Amino acid sequence: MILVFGESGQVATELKRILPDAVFLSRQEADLANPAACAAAITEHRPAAVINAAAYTAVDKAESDEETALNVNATAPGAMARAAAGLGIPFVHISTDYVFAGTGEKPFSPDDPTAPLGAYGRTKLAGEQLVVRAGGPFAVLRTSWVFSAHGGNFVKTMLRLAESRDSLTIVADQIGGPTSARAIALACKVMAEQLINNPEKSGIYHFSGAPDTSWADFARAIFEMAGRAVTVTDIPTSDYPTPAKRPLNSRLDCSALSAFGLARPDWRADLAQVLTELGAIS
Ligand SMILES: NC(=O)C1=CN([C@@H]2O[C@H](COP(=O)(O)OP(=O)(O)OC[C@H]3O[C@@H](n4cnc5c(N)ncnc54)[C@H](OP(=O)(O)O)[C@@H]3O)[C@@H](O)[C@H]2O)C=CC1
Ligand SMILES: Cc1cn([C@H]2C[C@H](O)[C@@H](COP(=O)(O)OP(=O)(O)O[C@H]3O[C@@H](C)C(=O)[C@@H](O)[C@H]3O)O2)c(=O)[nH]c1=O
Ligand SMILES: [Mg+2]
Repeated sequence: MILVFGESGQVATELKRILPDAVFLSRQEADLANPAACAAAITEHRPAAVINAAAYTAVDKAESDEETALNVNATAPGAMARAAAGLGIPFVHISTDYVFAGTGEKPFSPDDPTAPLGAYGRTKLAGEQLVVRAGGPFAVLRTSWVFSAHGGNFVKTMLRLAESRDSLTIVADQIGGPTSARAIALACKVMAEQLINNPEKSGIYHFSGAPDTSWADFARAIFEMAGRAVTVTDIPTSDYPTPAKRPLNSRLDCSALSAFGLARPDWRADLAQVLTELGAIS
């Protein structure tokens, strides 16, 4: 049995579809603000592997609430990973492109230097480090720009704005890979299953949708596929002030994932599937 932390999030919802026999712990059942309780849940359930799909993902809010974000994104995953290590079972943890400063234009490799620009990225990086140091079999899967038919994400924001707007200004100088929650869920499942017999595959891996694009071009693709007449104008990040600073270069070098037989998913195909699921295209 696989134990999953998170039940209602984008990735957790997709994990539910492909892991019908897994046990999913909601915030009510295991609150990551209480790290000891989360570690105890692992010891009690005695699963074959653990996937952590819960996190504090409100990037701007984290700037003024870093203590909560640190507990949820770092202290709890650390305690959970140590509990999993104690049982000798794999711990699969999801992290983010926001651990990088985003300088340059080269895709980041898993061992490139990290330097988060904001509180969310700092807490996610701290979580990665605690998972690595827990001493058991593990995978840290860094992904980016997650979208799905469930929960909050850029695709759903764009569709909502299309109801009331016929033009939008969207940042065009942040470049990254939109990644479907469905593809991430499948990658987590594959990694958890392979790590059970192949703990030597433990490590930090990158996984993002291809091809790399800008938020502005991603928005254009959404409106085009959904048949919405919204004009998108490119703007620089400096024209879209937010509490948290975001990396300009979010390109991730995902080549190491071939160790698990995984390759970058095509976000256009996944976007078509999500828009169909949302009833935005037929
Ligand atoms: N969203 C994105 O664009 C990206 C996400 N990631 C990472 O991917 C992973 C999955 O993200 P995603 O599915 O998008 O996240 P969502 O924001 O969709 O969901 C987050 C989940 O975490 C749960 N959660 C939050 N706080 C707590 C808590 N204190 N105790 C228990 N559960 C809690 C939420 O529960 P509830 O519904 O009860 O609030 C929710 O189920 C995360 O590790 C995230 O950092 C990485 C790159 C990009
Ligand atoms: C709504 C809107 C957004 N934007 C910009 C702001 C931002 O730079 C970009 C995307 O907006 P979001 O609010 O989705 O960005 P954000 O919440 O920062 O998304 C991030 O979430 C965390 C959890 C991650 O780990 C990252 O990989 C990334 O997906 O679009 C515009 O330029 N115009 C707009 O009208
Ligand atoms: Mg449950």
